[in-house]
Amino acid sequence: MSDALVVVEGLRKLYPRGVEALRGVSLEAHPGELVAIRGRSGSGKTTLLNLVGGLDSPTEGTVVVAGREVTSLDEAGLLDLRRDVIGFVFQSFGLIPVLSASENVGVPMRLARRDVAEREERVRTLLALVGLENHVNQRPYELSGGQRQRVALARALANRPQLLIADEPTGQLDSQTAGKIMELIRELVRSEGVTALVATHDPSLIGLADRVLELRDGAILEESARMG
Ligand SMILES: Nc1ncnc2c1ncn2[C@@H]1O[C@H](COP(=O)(O)OP(=O)(O)OP(=O)(O)O)[C@@H](O)[C@H]1O
Repeated sequence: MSDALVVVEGLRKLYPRGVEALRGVSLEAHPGELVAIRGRSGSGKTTLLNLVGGLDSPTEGTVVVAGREVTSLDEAGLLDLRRDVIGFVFQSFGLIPVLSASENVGVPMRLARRDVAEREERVRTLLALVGLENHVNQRPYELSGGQRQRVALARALANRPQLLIADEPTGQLDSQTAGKIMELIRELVRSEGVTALVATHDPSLIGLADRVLELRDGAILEESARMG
């Protein structure tokens, strides 16, 4: 058996009106690996990440994450998977506007019914890890874009997921801020021992990734060598 954390086999996705967004994609990601997925707009990156994370279902093919066959889980199984196994980060941050930074980070732990002391400790640790120890009580609108994405990263890691899925995490950031967020992702993948799949156009992450997969028109085009 493979020791891969993520095993994707023969994934096809047909959207209505005949758009074939993925045309038989297979890939593996191993524990602790940072895998960048690049490809121009419309190449299928978001579709692929949504299928791996159980946010959508494929037309054909299978996805296994941490030994769970995502593509055959029912709604309850998908909820457990998204709460316990996978952390998500999106381009648009997705923070809850009325909650402070620390409350946003605490949400997944509330959903997982972690006790208050454990939750508060983990929130403090994570906000320090992303460099926001002095911003814990600020709401999203009082934070910069880069700071918002730091909160989103801390939230994604709250329940110690085995897999981090990030879809264009720097898409709304200027290039300097983007570079810092990418370095932070690299550090967090190391310090938290998480596996990450990151869709990006950003050259700064491509250089930091262990592996780079290129999607073109719904198929994986090339896999560049591990960068060490
Ligand atoms: N819900 C949908 N219904 C129909 N077609 C869709 C839908 N979502 C995506 N597509 C199409 O599927 C293809 C792949 O889209 P996808 O969003 O996965 O690409 P992407 O590489 O993430 O693009 P971007 O970098 O612009 O986010 C595109 O041709 C897109 O127009």
